[in-house]
Amino acid sequence: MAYASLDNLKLPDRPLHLAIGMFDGVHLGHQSVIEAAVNSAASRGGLSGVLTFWPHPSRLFRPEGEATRLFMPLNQKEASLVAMGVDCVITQPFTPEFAAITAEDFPGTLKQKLPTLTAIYVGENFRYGKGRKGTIETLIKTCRGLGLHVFSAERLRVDGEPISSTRIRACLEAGEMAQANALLGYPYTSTGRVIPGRQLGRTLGFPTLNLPWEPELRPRYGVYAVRARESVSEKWIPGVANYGQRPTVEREPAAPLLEVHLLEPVKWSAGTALEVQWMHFLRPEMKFSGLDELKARIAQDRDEAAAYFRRPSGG
Ligand SMILES: Cc1cc2nc3c(=O)[nH]c(=O)nc-3n(C[C@H](O)[C@H](O)[C@H](O)COP(=O)(O)O)c2cc1C
Ligand SMILES: Nc1ncnc2c1ncn2[C@@H]1O[C@H](COP(=O)(O)OP(=O)(O)OP(=O)(O)O)[C@@H](O)[C@H]1O
Repeated sequence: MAYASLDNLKLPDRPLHLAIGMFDGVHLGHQSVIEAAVNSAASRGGLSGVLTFWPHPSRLFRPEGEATRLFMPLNQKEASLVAMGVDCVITQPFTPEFAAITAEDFPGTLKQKLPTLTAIYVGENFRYGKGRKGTIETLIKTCRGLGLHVFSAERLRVDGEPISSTRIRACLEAGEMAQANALLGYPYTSTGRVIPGRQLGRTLGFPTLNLPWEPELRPRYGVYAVRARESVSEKWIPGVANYGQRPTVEREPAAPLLEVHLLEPVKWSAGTALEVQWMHFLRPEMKFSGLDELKARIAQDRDEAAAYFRRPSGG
């Protein structure tokens, strides 16, 4: 179940185990918080929930252009949470009124809007309330008075540094896809419906499935080894994809597209619901002086992607 706000909710009458946070990307650290809520709810006959927000709080406080850009679209975040076994996902609009709730009042406000609330799940670095004044210590203290349990997950690290959405954003912008995937705990994924291309790829000898992909924060434009599947089926097909604005063939800066050339024949076409996992960065997108040069380079990209998938750890 997905709900668009904390107001006027009608949840099943079972004790609610609620994880709270932005959860952009649902990375390994987020997963440990959410799994704790899901597992406790399951073992105690309760209901698991996630309270998340939209847009990012920094949209309210930072000047236009300097707000945090999210790399996971909201519908994808909701779908990932449901796939993890979360019973209800509440996406609270992050309005000035909501931001004005003080740390002192926040747990009480939650308990009032969610009368079945029994336990709150966060990470040890959780901050909340007006001015982000609330800490895990203040949360535990206030919740004790309200009869609410607080579970605080230890901060997970990779290579000695904490995992965070901020760290993953930096990897995506730099094209460090293998590292982004290690922090996420799963491959960075694009989903959507294939749109018709200009059929130029076919003339080039490299037909592509074109997926519009415009998250607030975009991965580095370039060529990647990817794998794709029709969302309904299970089998992953290896491929090579360009993400960017195609400066060789577009005169004006175009909307970014993920163009996937699969290494095995498929019958998919415009309208197909596609899921694409980004595995490995091969090179930046470039402006070639002509189609022959582009074609030769795509052939090289295809061979490099095929070699990637032949490696014992590839695919
Ligand atoms: C593996 C691969 C690499 C590509 N690299 C570039 C590139 O570096 N620069 C560029 O302008 N276009 C690049 N393209 C995009 C092609 O220009 C585009 O796929 C072609 O124009 C076909 O467009 P269509 O799908 O509209 O027919 C690449 C495409 C693929 C499949
Ligand atoms: N590495 C981690 N280990 C365990 N819990 C975490 C980790 N990172 C975040 N959390 C917890 O997950 C919830 C959501 O956190 P949030 O989305 O603000 O995290 P973040 O990844 O640090 O994001 P950002 O880098 O944008 O600040 C919070 O309760 C937070 O404490």
